Amino acid sequence: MSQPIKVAITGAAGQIGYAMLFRIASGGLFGPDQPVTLGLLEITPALGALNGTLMELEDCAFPLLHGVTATDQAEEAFADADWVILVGGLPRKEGMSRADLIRANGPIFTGQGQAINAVAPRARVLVVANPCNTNCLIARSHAPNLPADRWFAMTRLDENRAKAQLAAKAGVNVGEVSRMTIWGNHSDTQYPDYKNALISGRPATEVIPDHSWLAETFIPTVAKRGGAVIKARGASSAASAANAALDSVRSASFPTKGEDWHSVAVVSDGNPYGVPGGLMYSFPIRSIDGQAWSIVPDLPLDGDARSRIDASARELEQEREAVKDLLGPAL
Ligand SMILES: NC(=O)C1=CN([C@@H]2O[C@H](COP(=O)(O)OP(=O)(O)OC[C@H]3O[C@@H](n4cnc5c(N)ncnc54)[C@H](O)[C@@H]3O)[C@@H](O)[C@H]2O)C=CC1
Ligand SMILES: O=C([O-])CC(=O)C(=O)O
Repeated sequence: MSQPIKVAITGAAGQIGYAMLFRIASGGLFGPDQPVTLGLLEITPALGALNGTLMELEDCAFPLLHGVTATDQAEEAFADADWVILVGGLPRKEGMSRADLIRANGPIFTGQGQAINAVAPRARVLVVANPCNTNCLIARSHAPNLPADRWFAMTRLDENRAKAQLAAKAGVNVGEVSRMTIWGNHSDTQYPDYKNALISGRPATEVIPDHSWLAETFIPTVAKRGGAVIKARGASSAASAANAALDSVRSASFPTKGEDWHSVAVVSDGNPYGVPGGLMYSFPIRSIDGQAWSIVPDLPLDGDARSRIDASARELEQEREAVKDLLGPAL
């Protein structure tokens, strides 16, 4: 059996944490032959609730779970982690935008970025807590020891939502939808790019001839789905967010199969789509060998796509401006 992979998770007593831990510990992330250890971080008042979750993890008797640390000290939770999943932070309530969380959640990521920098030299980091692109930017800016290609912010839930909507409209299984790009910010300005998506190997725009549905219903349905879930359940998406976090880590950890790609926000260097350098921006990504990745180049983008892509970049520049006092030296 191979060495355990260590996954550190913040906000572990929260609703996404609860939906995620048991799947990771049972082998649902890295497969049935790969042991894992968990480093769980919570704020001090939530340690009691986290202890209850630990009791339940123990009671599951997962053979692949080779150790758990639960703590309110970031350096202890993150020590030697292979993956750090930053979930801890406030969720939004009905009527708020994700950017409204920026001043409440942003400061969390200064100290957590520093802790990763100090104790987790080989870590890759996925930020889930909102606004996730800009929280990731903050954490990265405090971690000069970690290369830029180790930082990810989660837009996979948007990708999965987009695939589900296209599959339902086309009347096919969701597994038939591929090449689904979410461009930009995990916010209402994201661009779910149906024009480059495939359904059963054919352009989605051929399989779904109702182009006004694609432009006028599909895009806002995907972009506003998080808000719709909050309205319906009175709390933000949890199981689907945990599922998307696992999908994101898995896609980064194994080579991409065939001609497909996945969506995740990575650091832009300006190429190949002219998105301003330094922003955490969601692109079509292919994993090369389970470590390195590349942005899929040369996708055709018409004028409408281009203006949506630029608008989301402008929003991320505004978010960066709103947290400039929180940014560290590593950008
Ligand atoms: N990127 C995405 O697609 C999605 C992002 N989210 C975001 O994920 C975050 C978590 O959501 P939920 O689990 O539903 O919230 P929750 O409120 O159920 O849990 C959050 C947990 O984080 C903990 N926490 C707060 N500050 C912390 C800190 N400094 N260090 C460690 N833990 C800390 C809290 O004690 C709480 O247990 C929210 O910001 C939410 O908006 C939610 C769904 C999808
Ligand atoms: O909408 C929210 O606030 C939670 C979230 O990010 C999502 O469900 O996509």
